[in-house]
Amino acid sequence: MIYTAAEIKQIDQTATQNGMPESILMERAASAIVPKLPIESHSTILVVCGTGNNGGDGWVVARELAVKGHEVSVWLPLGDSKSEAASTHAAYASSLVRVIEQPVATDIVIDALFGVGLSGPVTGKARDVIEWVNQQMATVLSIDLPSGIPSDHALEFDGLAIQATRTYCLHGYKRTAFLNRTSPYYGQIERIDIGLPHTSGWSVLTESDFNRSLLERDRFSHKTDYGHGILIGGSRHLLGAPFLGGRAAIRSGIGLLNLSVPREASPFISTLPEAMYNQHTDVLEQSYDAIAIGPGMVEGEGMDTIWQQVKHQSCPIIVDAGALSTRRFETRGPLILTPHPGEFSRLTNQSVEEIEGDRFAVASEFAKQHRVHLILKGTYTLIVTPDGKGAVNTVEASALAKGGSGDILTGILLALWSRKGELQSPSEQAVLWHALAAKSISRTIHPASVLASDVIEELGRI
Ligand SMILES: NC(=O)C1=CN([C@@H]2O[C@H](COP(=O)(O)OP(=O)(O)OC[C@H]3O[C@@H](n4cnc5c(N)ncnc54)[C@H](O)[C@@H]3O)[C@@H](O)[C@H]2O)[C@H](O)CC1
Ligand SMILES: [K+]
Repeated sequence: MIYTAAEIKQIDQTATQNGMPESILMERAASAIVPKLPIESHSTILVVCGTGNNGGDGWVVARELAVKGHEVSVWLPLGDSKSEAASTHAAYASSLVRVIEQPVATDIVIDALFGVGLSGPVTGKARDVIEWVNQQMATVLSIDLPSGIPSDHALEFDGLAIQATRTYCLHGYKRTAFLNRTSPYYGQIERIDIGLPHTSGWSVLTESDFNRSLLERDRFSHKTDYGHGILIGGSRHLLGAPFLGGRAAIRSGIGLLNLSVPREASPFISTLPEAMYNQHTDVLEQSYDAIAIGPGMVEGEGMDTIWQQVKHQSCPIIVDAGALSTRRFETRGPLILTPHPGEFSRLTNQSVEEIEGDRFAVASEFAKQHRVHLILKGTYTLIVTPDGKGAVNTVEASALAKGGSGDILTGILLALWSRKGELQSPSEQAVLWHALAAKSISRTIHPASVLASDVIEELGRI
């Protein structure tokens, strides 16, 4: 459940038009947030309210805390509320709390300065307010967004925002919670339901979304029930990648695996005797349930000839690493592309900064335009379907920041896409499995020391 600022405003407006006033939404937000606040009975609290509806949420939170007996001060550094709903709440709440002119140091700061109404970098006095809050030793709890953080993208973000300890995201998460440049400001994130309908095209994947039945085997099943895939990879000087991908595919339960490797890879074949082998020059059979192409490959070395055969297959085709090219978008079956930001930059002609600053929009547009499944890798990998909708993986695993990780993901994808459409969201499951295995092995081996092969061995242990 991830929303843009425009979507939130639309949902809000529809609710208001249908008889659910903003003032009630603020009540709902506050009554859901207050019980979750990590506040001790003796904590001193400062609520910093802006002039919009985010400030209105702040006023109701301040009121509720005061009613519970906490010592609450409200600071209005930008002046009185401009919104009607917020002003109504401010009028009553100000009779219960202390409204102060000069900020004071407290144990807790509640940040209700800006929410989704912020446009562009913060201007004026609010800059000093944000700097003041960031100098405090207090626990900083932000409502909806850490003030100063834009909702949708980080393209114009100048680095000035409140550094929250925790952020309570109203209705849904905002995209910037999952961008490298802005996510650290959020601290821990928590979604707060305020009773509005959910219409988001983006979901958030956590550990609980992993389908553990992937690891089960039916007692009467046969190898053909789990799919037959081929992984085409390797080049004269990059010979390890297809073996990593192939081993990962087998560890991910594929029934039968062919590995197509260059002649120079022959000495390594004995390291993975479970696979069947082809050479790149062999004619491709028609009987695969899925094909993966690219790990360790380079342009030239027969790539075009191989692709001519691959593209006529009607099964799902996973294109990774060296095979990623705008010249290879035409396929008969589903096409799954797995670029990291550098590779995606080449596919889109956009800079890595433009991609990383606005991942959701760039990825969604691209998937729709080319009708592809896109896996845009990163700390928060995006998994996008050809309709432009998608999911973000939030299982973080720094051990994956290492050569070979992409090859493993391609192998897992091959295994799951080989299961003949039997699995829901094979790409999402593959990304989750990959991250969970890396996270799991990082508990016994330091992430810096984890080998790609260790992640593969962990696939069956999570
Ligand atoms: N559906 C929901 O989720 C609900 C969310 N609510 C809360 O309302 C805010 C959004 O409120 P809004 O009034 O639209 O805007 P803000 O409070 O975020 O701030 C607007 C305020 O900021 C000024 N401003 C804009 N850009 C800048 C800038 N670059 N520099 C300085 N100042 C700027 C602008 O002039 C306005 O005065 C949402 O986040 C939730 O917290 C509601 O409670 C209802 C339901
Ligand atoms: K805020």
